[in-house]
Amino acid sequence: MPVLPRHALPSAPIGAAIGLFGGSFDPAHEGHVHVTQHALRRLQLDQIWWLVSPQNPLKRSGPAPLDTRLGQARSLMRHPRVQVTPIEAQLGTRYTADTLRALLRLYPRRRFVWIMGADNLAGFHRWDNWRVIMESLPIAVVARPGQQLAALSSVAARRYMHARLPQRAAPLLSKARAPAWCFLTGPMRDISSSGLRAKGVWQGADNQYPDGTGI
Ligand SMILES: Nc1ncnc2c1ncn2[C@@H]1O[C@H](COP(=O)(O)OP(=O)(O)OP(=O)(O)O)[C@@H](O)[C@H]1O
Ligand SMILES: O=C(O)c1ccc[n+]([C@@H]2O[C@H](COP(=O)([O-])O)[C@@H](O)[C@H]2O)c1
Repeated sequence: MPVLPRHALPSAPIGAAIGLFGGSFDPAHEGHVHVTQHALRRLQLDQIWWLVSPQNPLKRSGPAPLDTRLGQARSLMRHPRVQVTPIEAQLGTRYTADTLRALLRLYPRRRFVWIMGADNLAGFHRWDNWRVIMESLPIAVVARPGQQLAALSSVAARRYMHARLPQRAAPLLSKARAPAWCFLTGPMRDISSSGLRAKGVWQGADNQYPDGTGI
């Protein structure tokens, strides 16, 4: 996997609260947009960076090419405070723990929050160094249809039950000392990339939604 140049890494002022939203985005969809808007508002973040991952280390099949996914994600997610980035390709990292270690070193005195959907919390204990991640930065988990029980009874949720903040503390999450996490409920979007791929509306290489959006 090629390492992209680092000169175009995003910039953020000292003290900024930045949400990191990692994903395959194969393709990006309204669920991702919803999570992003919800997290921006509820967590009172200055920015959110989408980390379009070169390859999820737990997924066997390869996604569509990174450039293809980046282009489609950028055409969908347009917001002045959101940047869609290939940061992991720029850093040469694949595991989230490695990515976060690099970002925390490259961007001192910023406040990072990891953002993920409830399905990711359910399987979080399978991620490389997941406890290190939990202890490195606050985490916001956004509700996803049908995933609440699996998420809240997961190994990670039980192990870090003591570090769960109530939803009313969400605006303070970025200032909290890790481990700290918050489960954000509210309106949900029942949509997934795999569902879109199964419907055949995303083939990666000739990527087009039926309405013509895409790249
Ligand atoms: N509809 C949704 N509601 C809440 N979170 C979501 C939703 N869709 C995706 N996410 C979250 O976005 C992040 C990136 O997800 P990803 O790009 O794998 O999309 P996906 O729809 O889950 O894909 P797939 O169906 O292929 O697993 C993950 O943290 C995932 O939990
Ligand atoms: O580091 C790991 O072991 C790890 C295992 C599974 C998923 N992740 C990350 O989780 C994020 C969501 O992945 P995905 O494929 O569900 O969109 C993305 O940033 C992946 O790199 C990370």
